[in-house]
Amino acid sequence: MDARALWQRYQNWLYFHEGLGLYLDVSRMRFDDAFVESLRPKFDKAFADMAQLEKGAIANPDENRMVGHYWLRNPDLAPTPELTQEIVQTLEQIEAFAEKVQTGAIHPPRASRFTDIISIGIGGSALGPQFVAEALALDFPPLKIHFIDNTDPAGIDHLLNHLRNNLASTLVLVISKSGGTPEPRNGMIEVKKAYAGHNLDFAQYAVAITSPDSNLDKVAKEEGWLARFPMYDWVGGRTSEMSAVGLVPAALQGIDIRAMLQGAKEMDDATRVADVKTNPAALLALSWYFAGNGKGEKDMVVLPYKDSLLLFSRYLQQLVMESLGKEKDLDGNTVYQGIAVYGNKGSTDQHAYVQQLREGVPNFFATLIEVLEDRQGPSAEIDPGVTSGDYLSGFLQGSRQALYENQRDSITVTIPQVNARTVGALIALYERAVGLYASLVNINAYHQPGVEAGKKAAAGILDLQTRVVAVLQKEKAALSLEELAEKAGASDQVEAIYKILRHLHTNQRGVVLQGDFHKPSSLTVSAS
Ligand SMILES: O=P(O)(O)OC[C@H]1O[C@H](O)[C@H](O)[C@@H](O)[C@@H]1O
Repeated sequence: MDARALWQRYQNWLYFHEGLGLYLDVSRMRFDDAFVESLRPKFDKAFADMAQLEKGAIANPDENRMVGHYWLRNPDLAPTPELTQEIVQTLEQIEAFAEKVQTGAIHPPRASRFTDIISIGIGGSALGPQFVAEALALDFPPLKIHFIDNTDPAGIDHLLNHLRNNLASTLVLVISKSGGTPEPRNGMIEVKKAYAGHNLDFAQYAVAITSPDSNLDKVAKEEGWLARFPMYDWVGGRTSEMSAVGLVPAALQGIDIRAMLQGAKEMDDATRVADVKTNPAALLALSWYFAGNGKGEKDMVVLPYKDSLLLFSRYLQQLVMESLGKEKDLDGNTVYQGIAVYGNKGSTDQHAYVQQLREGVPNFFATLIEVLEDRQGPSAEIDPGVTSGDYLSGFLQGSRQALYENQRDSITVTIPQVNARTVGALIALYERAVGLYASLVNINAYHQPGVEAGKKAAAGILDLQTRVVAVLQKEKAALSLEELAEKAGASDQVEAIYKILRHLHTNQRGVVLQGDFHKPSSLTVSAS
């Protein structure tokens, strides 16, 4: 297509949201009108499915749950007055709490203000708060946030050492919808011990964000934690940024949560329109379907040209891959659906993997995120008449063009500025696109059955460890791995036992391995 025809195609397909100043350009996805027409029946169904979901239908059949994240930014849409009231009240409680913490009305026992936050959570209970903190945190926030999003002891130590002198003024948010996920539970126990080590009463620093009556909620209640905020069963972890999960940490950091909700609401209104060409989420879903043949054959590479949006791709990774990555469709057919997402930021990645994008295996489509405002205030000139921001903008256009010339498709999302309203809008845009795409390919976007397999297997390993250690402690003589496995009633799990022992041995946990480490089967083991 020549330049003139492309310019025409750009204009034909350009979506612009006036209120948000947001543009979506899908002109560099090479679908034609016949393709769009062929998807019309699927889209009609997707729009109808979405309308039902918003009305409170059981959109997550496996878990028999409603899917209501859209109600969080427009509580009047909630299917019952009770739910509406609950959403409104929780929001008010969050704002009141954040204000009291920031003004010092709520303060730690030994300091006049809280200065820092440790946010403990994983998956949907971490990625939204992390993305939003990176995108929107003030240069000098009222409280500075830090995250524990794993059960890595060294990672926990690193953070606690860093905060050692500030622990007495550090608020702890424990975020877990289920209230039973091992990683945040471990993080909480470790942090609690650290507080005890500094003679600090953890309960006076701790806040729980979890489902009412979860294990975490019970602990928080019994121990009299500072505050508890509810998570609802009709909000999935990966769509929970606009619930207490995202709003509590954001409000504490001085982020305008009403503006974030407003931006999401405006985008929800725009993406409710039952017409592909004028609905930006539908345009995204259409483009994804085109790129990957409705089977996820191409990966989504997300490149925001703005440092503060660095974590958007990581946030989208969970939203898209946990929602769409499914073995079965809604009729029980094996379909192996999904779209792989990765990315970092431009122009940084131009000096890393963009080489492959331009010339290598064509197994992706790019999403470029453009921010029109370079910075607040004037820019210095780097070259005569040229600023750093001009370079960034030029690099974005350059990448888009170079990719297109080599038959690599791209989408460009443009926002005027990174602010609470546009970040809320971006989140809502992708939430809806995922929902629509899920309908197009007929899968349940709101469950995650595959995650359970790994969790169960891990629990089995920990159970095996307990059995093996119990056997070792009773034994006087050193045992071979085979002998130990047999005595532990796990003859078919020698490899797992070997790995457990090697880990315990390295960490001096009362287990000694001896022999030739090149030949694991020659090793003997005893309790030390
Ligand atoms: O918030 P939680 O209940 O602790 O869950 C945290 C995360 O863990 C799970 O394994 C799920 O796959 C995620 O969707 C979820 O966001």
